[in-house]
Amino acid sequence: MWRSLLLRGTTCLLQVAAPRCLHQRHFPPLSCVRLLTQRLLHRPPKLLGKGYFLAHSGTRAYKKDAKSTVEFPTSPFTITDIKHYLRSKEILFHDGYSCLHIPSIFINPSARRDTFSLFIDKTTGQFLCKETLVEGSWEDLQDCLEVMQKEEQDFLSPHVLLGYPESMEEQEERESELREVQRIWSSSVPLTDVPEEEALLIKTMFQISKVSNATLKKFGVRLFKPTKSLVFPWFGGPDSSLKGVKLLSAQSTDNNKVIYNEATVPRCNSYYSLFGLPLVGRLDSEVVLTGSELDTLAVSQATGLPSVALPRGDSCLPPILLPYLEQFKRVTLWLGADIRSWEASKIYSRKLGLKRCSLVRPGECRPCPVEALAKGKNLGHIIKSSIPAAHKSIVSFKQLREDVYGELVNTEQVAGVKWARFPELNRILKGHRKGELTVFTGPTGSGKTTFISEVALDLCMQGVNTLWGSFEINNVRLAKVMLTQFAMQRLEDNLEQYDFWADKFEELPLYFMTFHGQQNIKAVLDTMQHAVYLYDINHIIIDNLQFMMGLENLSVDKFAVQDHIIGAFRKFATNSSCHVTLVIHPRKEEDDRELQTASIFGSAKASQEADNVLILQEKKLVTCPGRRSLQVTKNRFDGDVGIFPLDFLKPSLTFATPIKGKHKLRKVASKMENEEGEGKDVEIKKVEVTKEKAAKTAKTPRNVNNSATRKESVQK
Ligand SMILES: Nc1ncnc2c1ncn2[C@@H]1O[C@H](COP(=O)(O)OP(=O)(O)OP(=O)(O)O)[C@@H](O)[C@H]1O
Repeated sequence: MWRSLLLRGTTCLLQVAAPRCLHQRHFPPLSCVRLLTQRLLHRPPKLLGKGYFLAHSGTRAYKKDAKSTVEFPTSPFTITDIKHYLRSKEILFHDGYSCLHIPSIFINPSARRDTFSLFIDKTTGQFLCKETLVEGSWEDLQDCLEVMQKEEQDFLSPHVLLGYPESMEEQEERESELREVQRIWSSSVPLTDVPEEEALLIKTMFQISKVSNATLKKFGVRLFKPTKSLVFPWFGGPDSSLKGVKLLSAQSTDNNKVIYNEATVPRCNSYYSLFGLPLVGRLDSEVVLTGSELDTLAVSQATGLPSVALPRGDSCLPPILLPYLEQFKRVTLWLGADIRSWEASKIYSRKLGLKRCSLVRPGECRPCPVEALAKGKNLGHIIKSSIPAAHKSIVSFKQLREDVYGELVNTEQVAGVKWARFPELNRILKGHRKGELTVFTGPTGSGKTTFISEVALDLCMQGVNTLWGSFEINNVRLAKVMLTQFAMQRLEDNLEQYDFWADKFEELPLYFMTFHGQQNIKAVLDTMQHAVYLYDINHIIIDNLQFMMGLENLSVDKFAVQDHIIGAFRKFATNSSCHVTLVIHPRKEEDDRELQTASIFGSAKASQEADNVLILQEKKLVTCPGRRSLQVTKNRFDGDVGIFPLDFLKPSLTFATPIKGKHKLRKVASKMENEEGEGKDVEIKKVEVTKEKAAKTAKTPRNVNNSATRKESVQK
């Protein structure tokens, strides 16, 4: 059911940056495949709304067409439909773990090296020919098959598709990236060629002293001397050419821990390397999937087992990599040593097919592979004792025992990701956890979108894969707010900095649904499900429920409809291990009354289903915007509730907790400039210092001195 649901929502997502079609760099964008096939077939495009075409084809025009609103496809398909279609065309297929395998239609049958080299993702219908690297949607594939049949051909040459070049800009970008890859690769040296003393230092720095030169050589690890970074190559494609590089640097901290930093060329959202893959034999049936290149070195050396590393560790498993893992009957996931990697391995095993997966549970005696090697542990034994991912619906405490222990010893990690900008939220909620439902409300126009945007951005900047469903304001406006919050300044006044911040912003794992206004809940849920599958989304924000439902126009029982939808989101959050934040307007309250949990529009269902209830409180003032506070009225995790004040910084659209004591009413003297010696004129006034004023003061040290002088003089 999970799969059939996913098959539907393919077209309603935008990423903040256009994910580039990596595999088919030498081929046209998929829209061109469709154009070609449609042209050949002389028939009008099916299913194509304006935006659908772009989004469906996967990628390239997003940057320029960020505003495109994409309609939900009208004819969703299931895996049964795909199989039925293939049978109707008399195409043989092999039913794999995550994909169906068919003979590639892009290779002359007489030249096929592998009989079943075209993979169709069972969940999305997306296809990839591993030999030619042509990829596309299920519809693209259908079109190609129709063309072949109509023209009575055995295969389609991928070169025919080359008639549709990339844009100049894309071509230049691709070429400059490739030059950069080559430059880094050629100016780095094999780590094994580095003089022994220097190599030892490097190995110590990266904590890989036990990794042998033979292993480093086998995997082609190099050293980029200018930054003392290790260089891991990405070889791919039919010619196993160098497609990219990952640079890893290491820095030791005071407490003897090592912090690793990595950078990739091309950038991470199009870096699809499975490090170690070229060393896997065609007949290998077992693999250990790790979260880092160093871990793969360790596993390979210690066990001799085939091992590959995911390009972005435990943050995502892009489905485009699944065809490369189809050959394995057994996949052991050993992604790291913390709760986050453990949770990720459980989620990935669903994509890979539960039955063939087993998971290494993190624990004291099971650190990450490279650490296990350094500590002289038996890695083979750890892998053998991994636990099957497929679990029964009924379990005993014996099976839960280790999970419970894990939660007890890792309380900080279990509490979730901490906010960097909202320490008070950490204090009350402890963190942001997967699988929870947060309901957020606040008076109309009080800043709900602005606040929740920053809260979500904060998490996204820490690697929480985020999907926005903004039904009220369009994505361009929302992205503008977020970019301003990201840059923490008014970019309108600093346009020369736009590209700098936009480039950094593009790197965030941030996606937007292209819905706007009233939407069918099923379409929204399908899209969410699809996004979770494609991008391993951990946090979805629905802003806001009333707009999504189009409540104004509802003639039936609004409350019943809302309850049904809230129930569906609750179920989704739990089943998909994805945090859902629902913005819900309050019912109409008297202006001067504070909101409460019961003020949330609708029945009590919202607050009952929610794990967390957050209220943006606004204290109404007649002359200026009222002061805002954030109140947590429900916290299912540990029950702590509370309220804290928020200061709004208009230029950066950010909120901050005021520095302690700053909000207290303070006595200052007026006419301070000439107060000395004129004590009789001194008049005592109450002044509330705003954050903006405080910020200005902080910027001009002279003022600070002045205020100090003032204080002194008042005290005198
Ligand atoms: N604390 C604040 N003080 C003053 N202005 C604010 C504050 N927070 C947000 N704003 C501004 O108020 C406007 C409305 O903000 P926003 O759209 O976030 O409110 P909202 O509560 O989501 O609105 P709605 O009820 O229509 O959904 C924006 O221009 C925003 O910059």
